[in-house]
Amino acid sequence: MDVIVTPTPRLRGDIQALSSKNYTTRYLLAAALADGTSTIYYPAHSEDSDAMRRCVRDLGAVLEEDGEKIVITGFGGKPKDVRELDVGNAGAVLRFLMAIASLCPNVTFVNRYPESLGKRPHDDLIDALEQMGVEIDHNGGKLPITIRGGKPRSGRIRVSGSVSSQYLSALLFLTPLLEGDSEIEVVGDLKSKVVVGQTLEVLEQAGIVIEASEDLMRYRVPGGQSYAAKTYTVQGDYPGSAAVLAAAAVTESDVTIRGLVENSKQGERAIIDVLRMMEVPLTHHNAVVNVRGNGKLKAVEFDGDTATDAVLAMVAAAVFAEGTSRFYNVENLRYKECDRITDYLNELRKAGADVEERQSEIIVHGKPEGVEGGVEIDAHYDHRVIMALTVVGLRARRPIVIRDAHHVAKSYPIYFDHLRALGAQVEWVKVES
Ligand SMILES: O=C(O)C1=C[C@@H](OP(=O)(O)O)[C@@H](O)[C@H](O)C1
Ligand SMILES: C=C(OP(=O)(O)O)C(=O)O
Repeated sequence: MDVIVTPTPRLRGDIQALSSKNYTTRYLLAAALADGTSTIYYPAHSEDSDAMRRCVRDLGAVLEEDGEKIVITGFGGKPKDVRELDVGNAGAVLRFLMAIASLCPNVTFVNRYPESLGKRPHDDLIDALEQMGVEIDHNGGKLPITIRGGKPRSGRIRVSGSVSSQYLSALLFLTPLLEGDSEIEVVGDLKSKVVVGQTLEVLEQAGIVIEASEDLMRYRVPGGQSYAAKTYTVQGDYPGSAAVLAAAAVTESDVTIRGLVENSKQGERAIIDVLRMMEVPLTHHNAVVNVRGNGKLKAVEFDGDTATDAVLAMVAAAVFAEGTSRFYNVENLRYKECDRITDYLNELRKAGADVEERQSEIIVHGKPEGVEGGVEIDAHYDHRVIMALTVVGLRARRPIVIRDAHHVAKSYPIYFDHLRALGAQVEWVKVES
């Protein structure tokens, strides 16, 4: 399905933030790894969170769901001997479950998105699991991947974090279940470090004890632990909301989003600070954000690694700012659903934006006068590209068509419903090919 985004000068209204994808995947996993029954209130509904639901069920968890909660009876440290898992296009779900699959004798992760997840690298996690005695068949570090585990060894594990934090998070979920103690050392750099804070928070809530160094580069994980069955409540999602907030920032608006707690460990809460730096009028109290955009924005300089999944939305806002913005330390955007530097900037240029790329930077020469639009955009299988290009389309001179916009459902299936509720002219159309 495609979406036509028609320029919309004004947005008004009040929406509830969707539930956090990253907390939902983590709580589902922690609940599945527990002996006993856990409850998760307000879990996210999206392709990625559904992928985690499907896989933990395949691994032996029992899930019952109603409109507000999931009740999960876990399989403890003993997943079922499953032969195949399908994670869809979900990177975090794949990496976390590659680690857990090493408790099983023989599991193959299939390659359902060869043009997206199928191109993403997993070598650093493969290397770490091999240090633990797990045998792995893979296609040059990529899917399909077969894990032949059983009894992974504890002890000293070195893992690189220079491509993704998800490899480290995966090991942090696995190692407490091993017989002996583990010491994990992160070598090289650790990208998206803030997300590891979310992993540690969830593990602590699940009763798992881990000693982490202050810089998050070293961990002591006692073995023989078990995950406790708990009740969890999922907070609102900053990465998805960042796109809606950017849309409000580039239009004349009075937009309220509820359910975004101020003290969240999601790095993408920085969207609030970045929009403030851009002089967008907004308030944030008691988990309610209100943006009263006047269409005027100032350029910013920002370390994008602190808010990885909100950078594309920030860049979309910067397209209309006065001056030149720079988003630095963002190289790992290249290893996401698409190359979120080269591919994304190509689509922005098509729409009329003036952008430049470096290996680890995005530079935006703002155009307060707006961009031309009137083009077809390729989604590159990437929900965040779709959301960000929609923001640009709202302030273009002519409508844009986003091809294959249904991939927005990876994290935010109701994105266009939310925008429509705020008055945006966005419309689904059937593909003619
Ligand atoms: O751990 C997680 O749930 C995630 C970590 C981040 O990935 P990287 O660590 O690869 O940057 C983030 O971009 C992704 O959406 C979710
Ligand atoms: C990169 C993302 O997710 P993942 O790595 O889990 O596929 C994302 O949600 O933007």
